[in-house]
Amino acid sequence: MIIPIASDHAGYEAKSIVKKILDERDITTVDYGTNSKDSVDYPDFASLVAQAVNNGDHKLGILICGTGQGMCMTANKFPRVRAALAWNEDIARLSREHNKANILCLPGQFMNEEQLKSIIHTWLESEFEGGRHQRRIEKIETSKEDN
Ligand SMILES: O=C(CO)[C@H](O)[C@H](O)[C@H](O)COP(=O)(O)O
Repeated sequence: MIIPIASDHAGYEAKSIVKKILDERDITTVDYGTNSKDSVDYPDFASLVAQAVNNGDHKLGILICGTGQGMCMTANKFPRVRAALAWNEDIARLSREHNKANILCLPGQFMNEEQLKSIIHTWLESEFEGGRHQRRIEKIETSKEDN
């Protein structure tokens, strides 16, 4: 399996840990940056992973910024992306089981290695339950603003 990942400056350190965690699971990462702690704009990096998932190049992706929020907001602009911000195992599990999340967004500044590991393992091992949740995720795609 190959997983594209990206972070901004605030998620840079956590990204290195995430790469190690994925490597230990024999998962190859495609690292879209950023490559240092120099200040950058998170949408520039979120878009690269979101695009790769949106166009079907990759099934799953991982994005990290300080809070995870900006990465998640940007990724969810892409129509076939369901990005979920997860800060504990239950949220991570439910984002797969109920929401079929295809991008995991992590708050790098608020996670230690153990937390990152447990969230990532849980997210990767959880499966979409389908059923009533299938109907709901279809409605996400067709939802639009009333004109
Ligand atoms: O969490 C973030 C966006 O959701 C970013 O990673 C930044 O930490 C946050 O926007 C703060 O930006 P700063 O330039 O590092 O102060």
